[in-house]
Amino acid sequence: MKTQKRIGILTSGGDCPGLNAVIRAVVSHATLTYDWEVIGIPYATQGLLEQKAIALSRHGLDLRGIDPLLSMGGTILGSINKGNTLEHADEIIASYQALALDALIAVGGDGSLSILNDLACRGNWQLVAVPKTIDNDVALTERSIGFDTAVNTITDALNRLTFTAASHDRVMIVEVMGRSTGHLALHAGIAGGADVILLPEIPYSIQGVCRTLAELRDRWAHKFAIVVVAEGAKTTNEVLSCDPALPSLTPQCGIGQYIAEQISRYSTMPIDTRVSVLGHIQRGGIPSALDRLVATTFGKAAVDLVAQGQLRQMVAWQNGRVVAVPLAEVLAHSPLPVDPNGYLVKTAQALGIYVGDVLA
Ligand SMILES: Nc1ncnc2c1ncn2[C@@H]1O[C@H](COP(=O)(O)OP(=O)(O)O)[C@@H](O)[C@H]1O
Ligand SMILES: O=P(O)(O)OC[C@H]1O[C@](O)(COP(=O)(O)O)[C@@H](O)[C@@H]1O
Ligand SMILES: [Mg+2]
Repeated sequence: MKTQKRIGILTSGGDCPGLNAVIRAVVSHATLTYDWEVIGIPYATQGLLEQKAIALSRHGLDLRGIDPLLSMGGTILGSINKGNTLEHADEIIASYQALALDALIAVGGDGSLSILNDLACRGNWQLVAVPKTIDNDVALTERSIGFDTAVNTITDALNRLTFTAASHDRVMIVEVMGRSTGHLALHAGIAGGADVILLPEIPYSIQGVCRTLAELRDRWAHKFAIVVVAEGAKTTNEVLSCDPALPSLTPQCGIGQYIAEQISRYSTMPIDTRVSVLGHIQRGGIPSALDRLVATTFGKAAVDLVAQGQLRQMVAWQNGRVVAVPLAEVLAHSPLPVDPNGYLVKTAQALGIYVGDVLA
């Protein structure tokens, strides 16, 4: 039996490819299967605060029947990853009632979901979460929307850089995102054939990096190399990765530039380095087939959780299936680090890739 509901959907935190595919799935399933009304809240908690609502319909964005949402990057609802949410918590909590919501589906990463979970607990909202982030650092789910596309984007960049590196016998240092975790660097580094992968979870030494580069050259006549460095990578002696005294560094200290300076300083042979910072290119592009698939199944499952009246659950990908996990448990274990003794690290090491100084 159908029960009329009015549900909200918002996207929060850093954008990523696949967000629009979730919106499409939620609107389709909620309207076609359950006959509910779906409203989009623009700019996450900011839109809630301002009590903004956009009516969403299954074919609302179509042009002559062409549905752009499945393949469109970014989010049509807009997103924020900063703000003064805490100052306005009471007003935001009250907005849920004011907008006459029966449930809210929040697509976000660990930061946003933690903020929204607090608001939901205080306001007794029916909140269902969908994990998204190119960083893949949300716990209890093997996949978050956007990660696969970002890994593909980085891998493509590594392929391109490999041939120019080989042509000039250069060491290419490629700085990638990931905040405090190295999932992006590790996955793309392995897939893109990196020689060195530096992660926040496994401290590196510049001696280890230089030793690897020397061995490539001396043992294998491999005169070029690809070094992938996660933005949060750390050294073994736990000093800050970026040395602000170095003149060429920006105040934020690009870790890629820092590694290049360190290689020049400590390598026993002359090495020509170039640095590429992939930046927000990693968040752009059309979603991969896998991200569209995950987004679509997550959107459908989130609507079903609302129908079942489940409170504060997150949809998750586990063993090839979509399951529901308690949001509080997810947040207690997020951000999820790379396992330094996990199979991906061991695979990289087995192939001779330097991944930092892992303690046995
Ligand atoms: N809706 C929001 N309102 C205010 N601040 C936010 C919001 N979403 C995220 N943030 C903040 O932005 C920063 C980045 O959060 P992050 O972990 O990247 O979010 P997410 O993982 O959801 O993308 C954190 O400091 C977090 O508290
Ligand atoms: O958009 P901004 O503020 O530059 O954020 C950059 C950060 O967002 C990310 O791209 C994605 O992180 P979230 O998914 O947690 O938002 C990080 O990898 C990066 O450190
Ligand atoms: Mg995050």
